[in-house]
Amino acid sequence: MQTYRGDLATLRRSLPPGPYAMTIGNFDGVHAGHQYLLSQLFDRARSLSCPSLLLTFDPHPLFVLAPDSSFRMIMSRERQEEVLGELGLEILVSLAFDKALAAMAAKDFVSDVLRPLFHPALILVGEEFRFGAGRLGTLDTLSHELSSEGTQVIPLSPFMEEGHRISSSRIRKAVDQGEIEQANRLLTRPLEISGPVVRGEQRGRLLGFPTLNLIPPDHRLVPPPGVYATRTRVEGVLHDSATYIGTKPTFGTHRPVIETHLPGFSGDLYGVDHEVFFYHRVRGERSFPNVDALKAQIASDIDSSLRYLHDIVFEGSVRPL
Ligand SMILES: Cc1cc2nc3c(=O)[nH]c(=O)nc-3n(C[C@H](O)[C@H](O)[C@H](O)COP(=O)(O)O)c2cc1C
Ligand SMILES: Nc1ncnc2c1ncn2[C@@H]1O[C@H](COP(=O)(O)OP(=O)(O)O)[C@@H](O)[C@H]1O
Repeated sequence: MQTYRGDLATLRRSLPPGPYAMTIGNFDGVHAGHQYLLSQLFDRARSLSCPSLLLTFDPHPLFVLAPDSSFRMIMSRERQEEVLGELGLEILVSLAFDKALAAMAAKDFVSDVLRPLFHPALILVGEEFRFGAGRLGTLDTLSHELSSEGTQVIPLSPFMEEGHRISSSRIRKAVDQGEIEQANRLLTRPLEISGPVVRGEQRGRLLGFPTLNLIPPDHRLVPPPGVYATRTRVEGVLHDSATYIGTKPTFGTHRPVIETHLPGFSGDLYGVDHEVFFYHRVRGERSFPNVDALKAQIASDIDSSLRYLHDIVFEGSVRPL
């Protein structure tokens, strides 16, 4: 996959002129619905002998249009790019999104951006697709403005699961409710959060359960406080693990952390990158009256997590990793 990123001027210089078979959107999570749309796009791109292209925006338009909202991304940009490449997308275009682009009328977006930059042979988007200032542009706008180019504008009806549309907001809601299995099923892969191991208060090893501490990335969707059955990749090895998310109320107020214990592992991992894959919520966060009570609970949490991971069944298309 080739990635082109930047503002309009940069893309005008760098992106080969097309024509392309394209889609447009944020594709946060690259969930089952996105994957269905992409597979349709790839089929059509092949029959038109055009490269498949996804036009996406960075940052996510909501960060520009509603900067005060508590909107959180399901997936990091880096991981999104990897997954899109693995699925077979040929060209990813990440257009810098700013207030000027947000204010562009739908018609102008077609005539100044879509037509000259991509010469689209085909645009495939969900039937509810809206674009341009005030979200006033529709599929009809696309068809009308691009009719002279002979562009095929194709609406796709939403991909359903259990009678409901699969959507990024449905996945966010499932995660917020601790329904990790449901989120993973819609994503077709485990929810993941990664980052470097940072130093904590060095208390974990005294408790007998050292933990890899991860600072939650800004604007990222994080499951609610509690304990989770997870798998953790560190230095290329995947470990079954137990992860605590919270503010450690037993020890006073702390800023939220994501802490993972790898049973049976020993070694120094400060500064090393690690990826935590979430499978199941074991329990909620609690404050314990003393350290012994917390230790007993952590031992039982680790047991529950390992048992869950051992019994995990291959469900639908959720890869157990
Ligand atoms: C599986 C697991 C469950 C935990 N559950 C709780 C909890 O419910 N309440 C709490 O205050 N701390 C909980 N902890 C966090 C410990 O308080 C934390 O690991 C310890 O304070 C070490 O902190 P440090 O990494 O800064 O040294 C849990 C830790 C683990 C590994
Ligand atoms: N089994 C293990 N699981 C997690 N971390 C471990 C393990 N064994 C050793 N470590 C190391 O111990 C560190 C955590 O120890 P801990 O006392 O909890 O310190 P901190 O408060 O800095 O997290 C980790 O960052 C890692 O380098």
